[in-house]
Parts: sequence; structure tokens; C-alpha cells
Amino acid sequence: MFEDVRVVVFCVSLGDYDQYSVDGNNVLTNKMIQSKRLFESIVTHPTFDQTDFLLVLNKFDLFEKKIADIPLTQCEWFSDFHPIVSKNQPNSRSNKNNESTLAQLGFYYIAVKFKRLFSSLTGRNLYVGPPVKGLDHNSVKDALKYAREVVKWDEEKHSFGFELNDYSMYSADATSTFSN
Ligand SMILES: Nc1nc2c(ncn2[C@@H]2O[C@H](COP(=O)(O)OP(=O)(O)OP(=O)(O)O)[C@@H](O)[C@H]2O)c(=O)[nH]1
Repeated sequence: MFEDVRVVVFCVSLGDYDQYSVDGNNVLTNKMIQSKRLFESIVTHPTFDQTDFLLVLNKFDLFEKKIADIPLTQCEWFSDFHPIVSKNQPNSRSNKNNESTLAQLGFYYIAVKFKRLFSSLTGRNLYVGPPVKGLDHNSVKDALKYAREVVKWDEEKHSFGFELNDYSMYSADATSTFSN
């Protein structure tokens, strides 16, 4: 842990929502819930009380395949995920009609979950990058580029002395799509 960190990049595997492993107390726990607990402990650490956080949701390729067969509600934290998906392409990975796929809706829902959690714990805004496919070099590059933008916005905020709007491309503003 370093004290001069400008932005903390917190990485979560989207495929963890139906995975379980034994936690520190020897209890079999959902891996997304484990990530949530780690997230809670890190974002509330006094070292980071002025630090921006960027959430990177990884393994989107696996998530696209998995969510077609295994409902997101498998994870207790996501029990209120009831998306309205077009009958024409409920699980499609293509997006020909500009309609969101189930995986995109799931991604967005998880991003909002983390954003609300972060804001309830810190009173600040969590940045969320675009979905990442870790095996795709360009996808990782885009996530890192986004992290640099967050640092740049933070510098501008301080030099101009005003609060920037939430530039996060998956901001919590459009949360009406989902119930909380
Ligand atoms: N398909 C896919 N594989 C990925 C992606 N990102 C990383 N991996 C692969 O995932 C493997 C390691 O990642 P994890 O299994 O998450 O590593 P870990 O956190 O040590 O493992 P767990 O604690 O078991 O989750 C490597 O084989 C990576 O190549 C991704 O976005 N998509």
C-alpha cells in the first residue's frame, strides 16, 4: 500500500457471481460477495479518504456466455436484477438494433451496485470503466486510458477549483432502469 496513490483501480471478475470459495473464516462464500467485502474495507481505509477509485469489471467475455445460462440472481447481492430484454434477442451477444444485451444490462447493473455502495460509504463518486476482456489487449488498454483520464480530471479539479461532473460513462444517473 502506497500513500501517494492517485487512483486505486479495483478489479472484479464479472464471472464471480456464481462462484464460491472458502473465506478467512472457513465459510464457503460467494466470490462476488468476497469482492464486495474487500472493496468495502479498502474504500473506507483512512489512507484513501481523498483518493479516487476506478472500478474495472473484467472477464466480460465469460460473463456474456455465463449470464445466458446462469441468472445473475444466483448472487444474493443481485437478487433484484430483473431486466426487461427484447424478446428478439434476449441473450444475443450482437447488438444490431442498438438494444442492450443481457450481459450489457448485467454489467450496468453491477456497476451501479458498486457505485451506490461506494457513495454510501464515502459520499464520493466511483468511476467505472468500460467492460474489460482481459485477454484482449485493446480492451485492457482502454481501461488503463480511462484510469489516466480520472487522474487528469482530478488534477483539473484542483487547478480550477471546481467540481467536475461525473464523466463516468456508466454513471449512476440512469439508475431508473433498475430497482435498488
Ligand atoms: N476469458 C477470460 N480470461 C481471463 C480474463 N482476464 C484474465 N483471464 C484469465 O484468468 C486467469 C487468471 O485469473 P483468475 O482466475 O481471476 O486469477 P485468480 O484471481 O488468481 O484466481 P481466483 O482466485 O481463482 O479467481 C488467467 O488464465 C487469465 O488469462 C478475461 O477477461 N477473460
